[in-house]
Amino acid sequence: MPENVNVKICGLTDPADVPAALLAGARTLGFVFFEKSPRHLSLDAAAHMTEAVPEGICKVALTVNADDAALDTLLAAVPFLDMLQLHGSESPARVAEVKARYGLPVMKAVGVADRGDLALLNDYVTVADQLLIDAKPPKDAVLPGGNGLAFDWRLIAGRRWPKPWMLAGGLTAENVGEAIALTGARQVDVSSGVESAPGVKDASLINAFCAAALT
Ligand SMILES: O=C(O)c1ccccc1NCC(=O)[C@H](O)[C@H](O)COP(=O)(O)O
Repeated sequence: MPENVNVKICGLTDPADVPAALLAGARTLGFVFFEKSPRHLSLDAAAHMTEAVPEGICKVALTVNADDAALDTLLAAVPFLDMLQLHGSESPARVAEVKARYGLPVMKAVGVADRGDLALLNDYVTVADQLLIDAKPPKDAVLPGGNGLAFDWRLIAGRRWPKPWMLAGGLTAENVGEAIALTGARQVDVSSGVESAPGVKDASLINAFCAAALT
């Protein structure tokens, strides 16, 4: 029983999503700062939602190709964050720069569609603190993540990296058990799979997802 699987619920938009995720057993919470996303949070809302989260829960800010000015503003307005998730086309050098400038751990998202994409993970493994292995978005997608699409998990079955990594992309209560069994993931990330509509988290779906991932 993989009691030690870490579940991340990403894209929380309502203050009630925080206790819903924590009561269900999630230990990592993701907050999206990308204006084109239905999960985009204002800085005020994010400060309010993160300030009372208990110690030991990891609060992650998701950004997409954010420059220093945007990150300066974000981190000044929302001082309770524990990790930055870079979900754009940030280079390994940019990942290293962000880590050094802000002193926060960085999780780099890498989109995977085929075996060739796995090489990209090696480019980030030395500079990022964690990897987020996500489905590659379709070419015409507005969002670089959070599209509810899965990739072929067999591509990473048996693969290991010398940094913690998290599996993402199209996970649901129905498929997360199989995804964990096939890939050996100890961390899973979900957004669309626990929503009743884009940007609207559903407590019963969060419960079902965590129950499936944690049993
Ligand atoms: O969720 C968004 O709107 C989003 C926008 C821009 C970049 C990334 C975004 N989401 C990433 C995630 O929520 C997850 O880390 C991951 O992609 C899984 O999403 P899903 O397939 O919806 O479970």
